[in-house]
Amino acid sequence: MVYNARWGILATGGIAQTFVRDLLKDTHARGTDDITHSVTAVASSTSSQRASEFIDKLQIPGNPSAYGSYEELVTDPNVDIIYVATPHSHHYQNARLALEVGNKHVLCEKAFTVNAAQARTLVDIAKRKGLFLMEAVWTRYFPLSVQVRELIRAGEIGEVLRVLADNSIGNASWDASHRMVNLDLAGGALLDLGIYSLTWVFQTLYHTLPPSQRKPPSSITSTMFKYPATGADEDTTILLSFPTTTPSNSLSPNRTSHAVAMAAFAVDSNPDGKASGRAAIRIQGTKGEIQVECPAYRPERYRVIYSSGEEKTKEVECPFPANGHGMYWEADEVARCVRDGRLESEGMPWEESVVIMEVMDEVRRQHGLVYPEKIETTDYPVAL
Ligand SMILES: NC(=O)C1=CN([C@@H]2O[C@H](COP(=O)(O)OP(=O)(O)OC[C@H]3O[C@@H](n4cnc5c(N)ncnc54)[C@H](OP(=O)(O)O)[C@@H]3O)[C@@H](O)[C@H]2O)C=CC1
Ligand SMILES: O=C1OC[C@@H](O)[C@H](O)[C@H]1O
Repeated sequence: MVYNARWGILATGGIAQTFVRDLLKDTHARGTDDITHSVTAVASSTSSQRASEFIDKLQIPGNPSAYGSYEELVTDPNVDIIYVATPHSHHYQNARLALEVGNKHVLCEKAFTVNAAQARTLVDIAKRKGLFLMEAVWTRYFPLSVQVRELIRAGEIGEVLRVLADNSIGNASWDASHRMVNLDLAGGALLDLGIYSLTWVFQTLYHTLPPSQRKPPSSITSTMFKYPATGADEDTTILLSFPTTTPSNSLSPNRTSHAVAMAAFAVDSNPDGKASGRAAIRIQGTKGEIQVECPAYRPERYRVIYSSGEEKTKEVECPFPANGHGMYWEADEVARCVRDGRLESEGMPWEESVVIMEVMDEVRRQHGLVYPEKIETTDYPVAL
């Protein structure tokens, strides 16, 4: 039987539009036959008129409800899953509203929360209430990411000893009030862009291990430059050590694998915008290397280069069906989890979201980067 997931969209900004466009794509175009999606309600904190305009602009079928408050959305009985698409600062309060007041399943945009304490609190609530909760790290659900993880697990490039991951966008001319650099909205490169670099580090050096063998990084060091107008981080580079991915074959029992996760506004991973050939991610093993092309958040191609020189380099293209953005794969995963009564997704487990938030907490601690108390707090409800 086909399961229809009924979504409520919380906020009407840029990514909410992109997500809904993907939800409305024909599922069959990507080979999804067991799931359909419908948008049954949209809410804007600005006005119900803004929600109506969003519905009209995207031509959402089925006459969805348009609300002028998030409270009305989360208590709508025709909604199963809330998609939280507000700035980072608001994720904790908004996701908690959906879980606690609305008893709704939640897909919450990245970065999951502002800090690990908030992430742990949300997880505890979801667990206690038997509700699904996931950080919307869409890139993990691309067929490309699934293939790369499988190649690593299968030992295709041997023991992975080093990962270099860069997600830098070449735009540092934000107005001080913009969510990208505004401390009141938990702006900055680390939470906005660095989450993708860390995603690549974690999905290659951590997630590829069986859950019982996953260990948080044994060391975290970092450098940071702050955006002069606001003090948010503009350029952050993190150096991490992990236990090796295949300990049984390890070159030496105490060996560590190293990773560099970079995120910057002012420089660009791909300065002339020509993706082909430009590696955003380099996953280096004892038998070869996997290079994933720019941009780190939405790569379309990767290659496997073998050290022996005997095997020819494999070039792999992973297009986005139906001219989509690629957010539909995570939406399908959420729908399947909800249908099957699973509270978390194997691809982005709660524990891993929390460990990654802990890394970001540590990086911020190293550079005294603190957001306003009202958005760092685990108190609820707090008016933002
Ligand atoms: N997965 C991905 O590829 C991407 C994810 N993102 C993530 O999505 C989230 C939103 O980003 P984006 O859509 O670009 O942001 P926008 O600024 O375009 O939209 C954010 C929306 O949040 C709502 N909002 C509520 N309170 C506030 C407030 N105080 N200030 C600003 N907006 C507020 C508004 O909607 P309303 O008035 O309707 O309530 C606003 O339109 C972020 O967490 C970001 O990291 C962003 C881009 C890409
Ligand atoms: O999630 C994102 O991916 C694309 C980036 O351009 C954007 O800033 C970020 O929020």
